[in-house]
Amino acid sequence: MRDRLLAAEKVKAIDWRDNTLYLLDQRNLPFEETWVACDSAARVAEAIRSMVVRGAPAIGISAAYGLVLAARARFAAGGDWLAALEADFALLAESRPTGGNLFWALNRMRERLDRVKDLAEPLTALEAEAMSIHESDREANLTMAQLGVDLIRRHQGNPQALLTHCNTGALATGGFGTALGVIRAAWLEGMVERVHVDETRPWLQGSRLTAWELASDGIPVTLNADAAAAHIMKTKGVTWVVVGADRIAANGDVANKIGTYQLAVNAMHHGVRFMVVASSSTIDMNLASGDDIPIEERDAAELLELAGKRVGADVEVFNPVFDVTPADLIDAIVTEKGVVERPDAAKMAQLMCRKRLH
Ligand SMILES: CSC[C@@H](O)[C@@H](O)C(=O)COP(=O)(O)O
Repeated sequence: MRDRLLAAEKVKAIDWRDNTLYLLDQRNLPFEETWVACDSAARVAEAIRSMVVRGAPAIGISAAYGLVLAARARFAAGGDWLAALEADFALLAESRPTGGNLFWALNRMRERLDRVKDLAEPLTALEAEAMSIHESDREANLTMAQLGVDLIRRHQGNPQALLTHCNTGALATGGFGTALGVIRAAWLEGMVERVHVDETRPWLQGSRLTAWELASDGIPVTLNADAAAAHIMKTKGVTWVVVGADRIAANGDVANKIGTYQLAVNAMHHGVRFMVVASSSTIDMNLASGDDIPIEERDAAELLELAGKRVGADVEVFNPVFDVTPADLIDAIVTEKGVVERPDAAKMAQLMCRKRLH
């Protein structure tokens, strides 16, 4: 299946070339395909904050390249460049708070830096580390796609209707996608009749990005308002909800795009299975439970305005952009190290001791 998945890779959102990070500007999709060139850590941090690039894995990869840009600039400036680089680590780490891949990628860059900082030329090694983070995410996507398909096949006949939330495809990752990777692979295997896509208010990752990715692949897709999800589970024969994750705690609680938690509650009520697909770089074993995951709150304008036009009344706004789904509502967490069914702390600890399967 791997070769078929590789052949199906089309969209690319992150491009590192000529010492510059090029990011496909996701704020303008699906109508305009424009790229933002980042030549400094500050520009990368701003691109993450303003959602030029989004999706936990893509944010982590971008931050790693951002650190390469920072190291180049600090090294060239001379003096105590390692001390100066700490400001860039902090700037990138502050860009978005919830996704675990950002901190994981910066930690990997720091570990590599510690090993090479005394070399006459440490920059090549840092660039190689960022490229390896990028490539390993791509590989993890392929492995997870196969494992997710196997899981669906084990549990149910075909073809089937799936429901997804937010965007977890090529735009959100370094490769084929996490949850959307599983869905795209299941389609290639002839296992999908239709994919129901939540619009994903307020930023519309579902209607603008996921619907676009699925339609470009020729996959039958139906867009729905987030509030229609329970009704769809009840009436449209949905067998699996398949979503990604921004951070997974040590007990298997999952932070993902706001609205995921209510999908899981509804899935349990309707006997629909609930699958989370995320690489091990999203799992944060330092956080005992989902209560410890910081939840990003974004600007009130995201709710009060539509396409730049004011639509909401002048009231206080609460705009958390992620929520936490408790582990006991999750049927399976699919990672590149394997699948954890009915996750709990002991199973997550066992998973993290395993090697990657690719
Ligand atoms: C492979 S992407 C997984 C998650 O990052 C995704 O589901 C999500 O919630 C993205 O949120 P976003 O705010 O668009 O960055």
